Amino acid sequence: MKFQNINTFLLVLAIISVTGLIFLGYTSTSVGYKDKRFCLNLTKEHQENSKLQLPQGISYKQPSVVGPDGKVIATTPWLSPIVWEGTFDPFLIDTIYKQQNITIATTVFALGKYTQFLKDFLESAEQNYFIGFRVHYYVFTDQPEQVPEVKLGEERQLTVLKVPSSNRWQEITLRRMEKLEKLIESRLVSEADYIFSLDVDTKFYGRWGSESLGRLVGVIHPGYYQTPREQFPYERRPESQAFIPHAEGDYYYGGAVIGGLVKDVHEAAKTCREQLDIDAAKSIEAAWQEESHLNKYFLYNKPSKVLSPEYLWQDFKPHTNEVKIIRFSQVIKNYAAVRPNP
Ligand SMILES: CC(=O)N[C@H]1[C@@H](OP(=O)(O)OP(=O)(O)OC[C@H]2O[C@@H](n3ccc(=O)[nH]c3=O)[C@H](O)[C@@H]2O)O[C@H](CO)[C@H](O)[C@@H]1O
Ligand SMILES: [Mn+2]
Repeated sequence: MKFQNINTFLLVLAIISVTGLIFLGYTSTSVGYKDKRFCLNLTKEHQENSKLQLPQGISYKQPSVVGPDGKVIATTPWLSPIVWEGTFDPFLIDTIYKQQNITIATTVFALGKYTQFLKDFLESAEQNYFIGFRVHYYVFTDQPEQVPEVKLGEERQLTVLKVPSSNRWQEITLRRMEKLEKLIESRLVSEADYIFSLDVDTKFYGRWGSESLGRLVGVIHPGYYQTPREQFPYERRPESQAFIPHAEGDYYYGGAVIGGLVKDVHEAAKTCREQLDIDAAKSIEAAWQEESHLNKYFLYNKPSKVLSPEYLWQDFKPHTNEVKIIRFSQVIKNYAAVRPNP
């Protein structure tokens, strides 16, 4: 009887313990599950907002820009959009971005004879570039008196910033990174949300709007979108900080366009400037100056949005089937006549 009582007691105790353990197990797994979901949410958000970094030396297939069927490809293999006509609704996307009340800073450099390109650049931008948005142009020049009077639309303004002249075009173009870095630090952190830095020897021929906005934005150079990457004009000397081995590369990005959130463009410009400085200290100048360093940066820090060659064409280049609309294009220039040196 006594034993029986003890047995019953032990049995009840055992049942209570097992139930308790099951309950604990259940609650802890459910807590664990919730935690995991929480982590999952965090990770997703984190991924969307954070850098898309790739370690060096990873091998993978070169992504295509145009498929074997001749159709354009609208995503990168790391799932960033490649912006082509037909992949977005201009009205819808502008309406969404207009809610955000954003300012788009746009830097452009016009030194020496390149001031002659400002008029067409600005006038065509006023017809096509971020129409209906707050745009602030920052014109860097060595001759402020040469900046033309262009009638700007509502909520659009222009600031002229004087910089020293240079007698080497290579120096002018590569120094843009440092100027961009410093302008962001001194002003743009508080004056803008997004920034684009654009070549001035260009014209807008079609809409360039909020579809181009993203955390970090690059443009596919019109001259190389069907070129095997081993033939890209990347910097190939290992001594340069811009060096990219033949087996690596996604796209050949044009130096004429760099854009994105102020913070992310700052990081890109600062890194390129630092790499340019290291090269300069060793008396090395990359094959295509800051464009080479930008290509290296974009290879290991993937853009979150890639603009198709619609956003960077060349006037002398014949139209092709895949490019349905030319939005921004390099004008034909007589290099010997406009550059300070060969
Ligand atoms: C289409 C494209 O991707 N172009 C790139 C390409 O050649 P580009 O032939 O387009 O270079 P470029 O002569 O247009 O120079 C780039 C920019 O620097 C400025 N500038 C240049 C010279 C001068 O005397 N005054 C002046 O203001 C101006 O803003 C010009 O748009 O390679 C350059 C670096 O080598 C830049 O990366 C360019 O962006
Ligand atoms: Mn140019």
